[in-house]
Amino acid sequence: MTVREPRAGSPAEQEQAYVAVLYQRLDVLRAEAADRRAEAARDRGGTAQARAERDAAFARYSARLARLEAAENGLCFGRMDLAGGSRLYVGRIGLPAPDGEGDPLLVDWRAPAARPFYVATAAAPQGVRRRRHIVTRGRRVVRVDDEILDSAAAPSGDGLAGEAVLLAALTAGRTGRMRDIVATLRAEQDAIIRSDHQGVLVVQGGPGTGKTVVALHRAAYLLYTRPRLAARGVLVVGPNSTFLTYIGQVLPGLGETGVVSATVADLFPGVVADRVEPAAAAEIKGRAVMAEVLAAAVRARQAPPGQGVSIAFGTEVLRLDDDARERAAALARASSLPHNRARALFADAIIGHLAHRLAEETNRLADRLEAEVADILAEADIDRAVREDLAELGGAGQREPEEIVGAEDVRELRRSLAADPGVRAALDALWPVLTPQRLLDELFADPDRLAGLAPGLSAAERAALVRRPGGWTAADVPLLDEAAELLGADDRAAGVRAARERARRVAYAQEVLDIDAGARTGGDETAEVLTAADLLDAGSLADRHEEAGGATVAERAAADRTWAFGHVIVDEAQELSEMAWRLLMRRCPGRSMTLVGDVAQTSDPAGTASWDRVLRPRLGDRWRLARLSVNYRTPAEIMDATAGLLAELRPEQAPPRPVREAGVRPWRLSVPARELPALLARYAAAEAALLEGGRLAVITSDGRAAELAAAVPGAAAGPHPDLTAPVVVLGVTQAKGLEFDSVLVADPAGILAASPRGRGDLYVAMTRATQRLGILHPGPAPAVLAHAVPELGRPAASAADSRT
Ligand SMILES: Nc1ncnc2c1ncn2[C@@H]1O[C@H](COP(=O)(O)OP(=O)(O)OP(=O)(O)O)[C@@H](O)[C@H]1O
Repeated sequence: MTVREPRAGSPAEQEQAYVAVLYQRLDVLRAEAADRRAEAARDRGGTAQARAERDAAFARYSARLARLEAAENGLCFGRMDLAGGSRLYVGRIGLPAPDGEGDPLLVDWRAPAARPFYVATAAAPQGVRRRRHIVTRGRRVVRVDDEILDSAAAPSGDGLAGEAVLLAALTAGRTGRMRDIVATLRAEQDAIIRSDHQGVLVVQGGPGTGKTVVALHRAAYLLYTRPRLAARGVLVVGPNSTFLTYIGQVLPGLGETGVVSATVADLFPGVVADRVEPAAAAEIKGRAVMAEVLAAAVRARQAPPGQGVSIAFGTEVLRLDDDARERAAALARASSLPHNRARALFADAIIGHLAHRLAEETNRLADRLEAEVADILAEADIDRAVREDLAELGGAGQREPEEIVGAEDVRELRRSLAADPGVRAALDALWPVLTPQRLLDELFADPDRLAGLAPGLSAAERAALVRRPGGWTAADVPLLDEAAELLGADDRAAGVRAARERARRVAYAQEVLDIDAGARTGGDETAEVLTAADLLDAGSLADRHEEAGGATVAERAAADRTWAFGHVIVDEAQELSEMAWRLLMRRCPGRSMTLVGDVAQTSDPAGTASWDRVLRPRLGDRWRLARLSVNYRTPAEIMDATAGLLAELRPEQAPPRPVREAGVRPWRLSVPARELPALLARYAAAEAALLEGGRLAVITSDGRAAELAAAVPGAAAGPHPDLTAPVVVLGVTQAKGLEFDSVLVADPAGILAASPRGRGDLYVAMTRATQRLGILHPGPAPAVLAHAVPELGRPAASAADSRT
């Protein structure tokens, strides 16, 4: 695309000169950061401390460079002319003056000084006389847009209204990737982003009100203003992987990398939740009662009656009575340690009991022997000297029974018992070391066990949970996490894992050294070139990487189930089940969270229709609710078409106010059921042709997505669809949080029927469009659409007929 030169002497041309200075400064800073990073890479530092400092410097300059690179597009987007006569330029990052003194060349959008750019109004100008939006393409200024906030200031600019930059952003063709909005943030959004609330902040807003984009900008703001947060990282939780791909560019684009993006299903390291299960089973697994079921399942594995009554010890068989078993279990439970860690207490108590029992028996035996010997001696006339010898060996009346098997003997007995395979097997049966996976597999595979442990569920509900082991579903992940908490770490397993992990790191380090040596010597082993391999062996390289925190915060956090994040952002938070909430609260013990969602869009049967219901039990009233009320995505015509649906869903909720009209009315068309695929292909082609490079989505029920995708030639589809493709076919669950220039909803009745929350799903599907919406319904229209959306005149009419 060619870029028109601004008019000579125009405000755009004046700004071009300043913007060029900013880019020069950016280039200088980048070159400096690159030099320092290269210097750190070259430095071979001798002591461990020097190496650690070198690695830290390398990481610091890499991060700085990434930040400076990310600022390339739209480096500067605003200017404020202040009442005192000074000016402040606002941009994606701050650029200090070259001498380090005086006013900065550019103020970071997150700095307090930049705030008036977003919130100043004519009524409350906050010391700003003029706000100038500077629109750039590449490094060229293509337009400026002025708003005069102080009537004393002379009008200026190229005549565009103050909202023009926002409207241009809103109507621009979609790309399949979410963009940042630093240049056009609105005051109500800015207030949420900069909220100084330290605890849980809930952002409720209808479709398209900017909840997602605001949450992401809040993450960037918090990382900027609370540098310590970066050390713990920020977790962004989204509803599915398609959504995470869609938003994946926003934070890196703002120069922020200390962020882990994940679905709840990704949050149990080592488990890939790709098993599919009926929605009914997932809903049951999401209920809070499952925490009780799991606690009962763990308890049932602790010294169950009937286990370990007879314990093989060498050639003997020891009997363990119920009382001793119960006492040991009570002692272990009273510690409140998780199951696997409490096992040591239980085992110790059992072994102690057995050792004492053995000692007592030995002593009793010795007593008996002694008595028998005494009787014999009394009866027989044995020589006095023999009697004295016997007495020395422990004769009658000389010692207490304990002295025969003394304290040291008991200790030795305990050691023998603890090492004995028979005793160990009995302890394993009595109090097994359990993994979360084993606990769940054994629970769900056994209807009788389930019946005993989940009396609160109906027989039908329990039957829905029964399944064979083999893979995990998304709804299993919070249960695995809950089980992991109840069980505690199994140190032995952790030790094996750590050893395996170190072996992996060493193997990798060896590969690095081999490649390095090969690269430097060109494969010539005799070449006189010093390589890293000459200085380090693979083991120390692996350790050094670990020591220096070679992994980023995000990598370490993602690999550690028990990582406590500094802040957690949850998008589409209304979809989370009770069990998922429990998992997330554990990930954020500091309870610094931003939760965004819309309780009218809930589609997951395990999700919630009330923030209060979810949060009060966990936080009391220690959470704050903020609302977003303006719809930036969906034009007025489409919002009108969804009014009936919203009224049925949430009668008390006012629809978000659209900022614009698209000039195109949504349409619907009744089609014969059998012809839906063919007609859909035809209408999709017609819509795509109208978009001139924009994006079209066909949205249908999850169950029909594959079938209808096959009918639309060239459409992206499947579990990880390419959202940048011109046409994509999605199940409604996948479409959550996304947006497209045009949307075709196929088979709305199917969406309504597929789930108890079908109306919420249809509302989601219809509100994904930024410009155009068409609906193809087999047979008559669902009642909620019949009057709300006008029907196209002719079944095979061109989509272009829908223009008003
Ligand atoms: N201030 C703004 N400037 C420019 N674009 C904006 C602004 N606010 C929101 N938008 C745009 O509006 C669209 C909707 O935003 P977003 O997806 O964050 O809404 P949402 O509330 O999460 O929607 P939903 O709940 O329907 O998924 C996005 O394209 C976003 O970039």
